[in-house]
Amino acid sequence: MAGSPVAAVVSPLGQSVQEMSMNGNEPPPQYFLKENSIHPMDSFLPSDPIPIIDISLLSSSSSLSSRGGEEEELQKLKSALTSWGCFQAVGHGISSSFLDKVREVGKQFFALPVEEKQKYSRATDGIEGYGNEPILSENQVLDWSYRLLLRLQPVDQRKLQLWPENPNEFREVLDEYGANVKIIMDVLFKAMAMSLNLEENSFSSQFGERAVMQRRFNFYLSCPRPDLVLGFKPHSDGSGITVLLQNKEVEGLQVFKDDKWFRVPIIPHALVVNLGDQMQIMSNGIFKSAIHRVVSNSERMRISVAMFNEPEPDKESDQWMP
Ligand SMILES: O=C(O)CCC(=O)C(=O)O
Ligand SMILES: [Fe+2]
Repeated sequence: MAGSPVAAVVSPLGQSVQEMSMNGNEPPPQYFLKENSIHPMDSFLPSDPIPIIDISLLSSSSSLSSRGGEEEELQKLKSALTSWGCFQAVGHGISSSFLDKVREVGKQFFALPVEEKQKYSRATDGIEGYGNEPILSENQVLDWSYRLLLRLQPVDQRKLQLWPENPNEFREVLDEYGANVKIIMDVLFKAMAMSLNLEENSFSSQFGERAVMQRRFNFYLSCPRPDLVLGFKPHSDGSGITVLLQNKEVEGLQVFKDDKWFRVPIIPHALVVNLGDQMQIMSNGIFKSAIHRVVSNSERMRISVAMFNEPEPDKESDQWMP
């Protein structure tokens, strides 16, 4: 994504998304998909499903020579990342009850009165905090959603004034979740390198001592026109990888492949892993970053939590040369 925000719009068109959603108001045209876009309802369940990878099999492979049964899982990982750019991760070691807790604190935060949430609002020129998407151009098609983006690492760069204190477990739960996801990311970076027959730290070493980790809560409200309005427009993540906790009941995420949009089915205890642009570059384009979008839903709200990791901003990456 290029450019800097031209305006922070809480209520660009008189009413906020939250008000329009609650009142069942027709969204204004600024939210309508461009005419040449693929219709939100034009999506498929892939006949060859989005791969499911067991992380516990990958983490046992600590060196190239000790590979055994995990070889198959490494090949599955490579194939997932070269074709889809994403997969569903199981065997990740985080309990289902803790994943529910992460979803729950997000839900509780969003249920707070608007004035309370606005205490954590994103500044006009910032990216962290609570609000709608940053507006980068006048013609931007708007997303029917709110976000809360927070930087977790490096720890000394945390803007704690933007971290909700209500519900009171929010910070603690998200800290613990961040630590758990970091472990998964470390395992994945090693496995990705090994799947390409590279030294296991080839990718992780390029992120630097002060690698960045951010998390984003996405809050998608019910929308009376899911046929015209998206919750999150098509994009690829700028991250190395993204670990995404989906809603347990409300589907919405779709991935673009072979000129079609495919639905990402809900597997309640799984985490969706999307390859981001940074890893596409570092793998010389062998791994593909996933282009994805989120459709809206006319009846139900959906919440997701994405964790992104990025190289330390000033670190130069050595692209791997085959
Ligand atoms: O809500 C989702 O399922 C996807 C969110 C997403 O793509 C993002 O936060 O970058
Ligand atoms: Fe994304």
